[in-house]
Amino acid sequence: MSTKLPLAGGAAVRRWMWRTLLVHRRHFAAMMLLFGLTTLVGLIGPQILGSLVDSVVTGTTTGYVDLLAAVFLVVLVVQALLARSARLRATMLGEHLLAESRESMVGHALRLPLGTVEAAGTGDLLSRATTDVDRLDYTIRNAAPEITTALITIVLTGTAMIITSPLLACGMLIAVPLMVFSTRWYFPRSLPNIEQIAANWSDVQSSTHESVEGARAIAALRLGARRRARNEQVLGRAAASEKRHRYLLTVWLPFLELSYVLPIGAILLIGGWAYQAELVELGTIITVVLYAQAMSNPFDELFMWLEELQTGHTALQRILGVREIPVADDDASRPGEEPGRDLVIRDLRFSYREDREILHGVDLTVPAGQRLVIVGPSGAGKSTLGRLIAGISRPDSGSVAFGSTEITDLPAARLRREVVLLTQEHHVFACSLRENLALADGDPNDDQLTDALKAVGLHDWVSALPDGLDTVLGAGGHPVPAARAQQLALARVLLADPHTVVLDEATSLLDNVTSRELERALSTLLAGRTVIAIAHRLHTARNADQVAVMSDGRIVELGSHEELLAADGSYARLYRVAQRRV
Ligand SMILES: Nc1ncnc2c1ncn2[C@@H]1O[C@H](COP(=O)(O)OP(=O)(O)OP(=O)(O)O)[C@@H](O)[C@H]1O
Repeated sequence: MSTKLPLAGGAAVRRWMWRTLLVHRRHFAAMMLLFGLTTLVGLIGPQILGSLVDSVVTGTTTGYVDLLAAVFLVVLVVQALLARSARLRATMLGEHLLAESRESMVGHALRLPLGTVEAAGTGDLLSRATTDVDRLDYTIRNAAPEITTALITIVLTGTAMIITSPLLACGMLIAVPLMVFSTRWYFPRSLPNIEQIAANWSDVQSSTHESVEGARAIAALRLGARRRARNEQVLGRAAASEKRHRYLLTVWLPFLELSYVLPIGAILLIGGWAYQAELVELGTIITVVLYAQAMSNPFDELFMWLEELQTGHTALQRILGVREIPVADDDASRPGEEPGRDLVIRDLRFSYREDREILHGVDLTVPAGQRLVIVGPSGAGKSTLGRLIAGISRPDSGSVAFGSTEITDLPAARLRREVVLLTQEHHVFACSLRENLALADGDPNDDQLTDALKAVGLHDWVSALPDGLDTVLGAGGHPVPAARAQQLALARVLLADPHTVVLDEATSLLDNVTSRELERALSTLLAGRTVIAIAHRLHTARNADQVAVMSDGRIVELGSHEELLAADGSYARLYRVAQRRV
């Protein structure tokens, strides 16, 4: 099972570029026109300087020299104004495209199956949404205008050179083999390496992100040295691919440098001979040499931006790759059968990694409105089963269905209305209490919010908040202790109003008394809904309709609390141990 997020293929990248070009064709055309004009105006300078030298050699008046100098100045001002407005357009277009690609990627990423994101590691997704979008932004904003400017400059300068003196222009030909052969050597080697660099830096980001997220666990278990070793390993890989990139550049760049200088020498040699043979004027040689020199800059720009395009291309492949991951169909309005409400699990098998199956064929039926408690030793697969019931992970084989409707066939918006998983990990978003609760579907009014908060025992806590429902919580706001966050999450579930709730140790952070109180309140509030409760505390199992005992990825006992006690199996043993502890 590949856990990496995919890369888009070359065809998908080309399709994106064409579509973007078509949609923004007017902006592109205006931007290119302005860059073209800037370049054209820039070519007038060398012509003026060439005529100045010729007229000084053949003799002229000061008035004529002053006139040429004034025209030269005007040309410079016009060129600067055109360049400014071309850059402004390029920046505006770049920002537009950047916003579009970032929004569409984040929109898609938020709809990705959680299992896919977890398997790939959030670092990869983060690096695509930040580093790669920034890289693409840089390329879009600069590469198209710079490459266009460079190409127009090269074509026009070359034409001007040929018109000025076809004989001297022949000196440029010496650059062709150097450029062609070195570039054909460089690009096929550097593109795969640039893809590798992006993947390696994404691993660095993932590893750093994990270390920061798990800082407490690392400190508690004294895993610092191991984490450092892991970080050094991924950094080492990133450094090695960067080194290879530098090496490739050190081979390619000297050939390019040579290809800019050699033509000037060639033109001077041909020019020296042609001047003696009275085939060209001195001014003509100077104009052509100035043109040749003026060409080295755009050639340099062209190659550097072609090189940069590879980075942009890789970034685009990574960004578009996220969009290629199928997301659950979100169209809640799609006509279809209402799913049944009985939970039916048949021969369910699941593994996180190919070589290690976690669930080995689970069969279970929970009629609508019943309460099932799942108990069992740590690592038995209880949470994994809970994730599959909530549609977060997809079965390898077998089925999880409401009635006859497979959970994985339900559109995402619909699935959220059918079943909600509540775990012990809760996130309090940095926004008001009202907004934190409104994250559940719908737009609950204040009375509904207050009822939900009362139901989970948060009424007193909320009354003491400085701004009531408008108090800003989370990072930078009012602190929310872990147990309160757990109660808030329960309130969200009540507001989301699903018919099936999976509680994975959802009250584990509360003390015994509060937990019992909350569980009593919840059993009234959740009455009529199907509740699958994964529990460590066995007292919760006493009031359940069914208790499932899991061991090593299988359900080994199933029945009511009394039936299982009477059977005197592993549940009875666990229960007796728990009773002795109380
Ligand atoms: N994201 C994951 N990637 C790989 N293996 C995992 C992942 N999550 C759980 N596992 C493995 O799957 C097995 C079952 O884990 P699971 O969390 O489902 O058990 P559990 O019965 O809920 O345990 P606990 O009571 O400790 O939470 C364990 O061996 C665990 O190491």
